[in-house]
Amino acid sequence: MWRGETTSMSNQKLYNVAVVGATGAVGEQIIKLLEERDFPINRLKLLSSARSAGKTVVFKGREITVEEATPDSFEGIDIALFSAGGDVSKALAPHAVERGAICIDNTNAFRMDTDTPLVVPEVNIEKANEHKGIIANPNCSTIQMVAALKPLYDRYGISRIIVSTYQAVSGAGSRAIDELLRQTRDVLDGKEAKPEILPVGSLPVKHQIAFNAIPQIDKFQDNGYTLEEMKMVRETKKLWATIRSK
Ligand SMILES: NC(=O)C1=CN([C@@H]2O[C@H](COP(=O)(O)OP(=O)(O)OC[C@H]3O[C@@H](n4cnc5c(N)ncnc54)[C@H](OP(=O)(O)O)[C@@H]3O)[C@@H](O)[C@H]2O)C=CC1
Ligand SMILES: N[C@@H](CC(=O)OP(=O)(O)O)C(=O)O
Repeated sequence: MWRGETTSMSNQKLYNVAVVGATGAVGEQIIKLLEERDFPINRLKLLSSARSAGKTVVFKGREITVEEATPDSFEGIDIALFSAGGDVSKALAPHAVERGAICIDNTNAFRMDTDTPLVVPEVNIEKANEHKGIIANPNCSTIQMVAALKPLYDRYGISRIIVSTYQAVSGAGSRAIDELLRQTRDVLDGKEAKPEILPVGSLPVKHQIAFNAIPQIDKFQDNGYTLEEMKMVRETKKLWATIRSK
């Protein structure tokens, strides 16, 4: 399945890897981890929107220029790591698959698709082998929760899960992190803290995050739960079904 043909001096396969959303809060961490873990990379392509194209990022001491992500960006790519939001994944991952890349998607674009395995390595890594080009990972809260629950489930079984999460501002992206910093400075300087991002970019009402906790992540759904809460419910059920059917 893997297309990595190039080999290193030690005969290890090397892969052409693309990071989509490379300039974001998640993308930055992905790049850091690829470096820290010495992932066997032949060529690393860093992709963003046109806004960040031309910026440079240092990887293993070498400057890499960020490029705008387009369908042709995935020509010759073996592994594409997506974290640029669901709309970007929906628009570009099919083009990457068409060009032979395996996409690891961090967004919610394909998580509930029946054709897309939803994988947390500590829980159901074997599901990854069933991919048709895209492997999704769950919402960040779901990942942490199921990783902790799996050994308990194996040993004791679980009949019900009651969940409360307390999530960092970073979950809302780099603009939200900047807003927290800006508001914190403003509050400490005795100025008004202007909220522009949280709880959800697309909603008109915004709340201050500095020195505050906002009891809402993402939009409320018709059933009264927020999308974040429903993601945890649905994704956990999908994952758990794979464990039960083992
Ligand atoms: N599964 C998980 O555990 C988690 C997944 N996520 C997912 O990752 C996504 C990114 O999160 P985060 O890094 O915090 O967000 P940020 O807002 O910090 O970063 C967004 C990134 O996406 C890029 N981007 C935006 N629009 C486009 C476009 N049209 N084409 C290509 N690239 C684009 C941005 O590039 P530019 O600099 O040009 O704007 C930037 O690199 C989230 O939307 C979410 O789907 C997030 C948290 C946890
Ligand atoms: N839970 C995160 C973000 C996240 O994980 O989003 P997604 O489900 O799109 O990966 C937040 O604080 O907003």
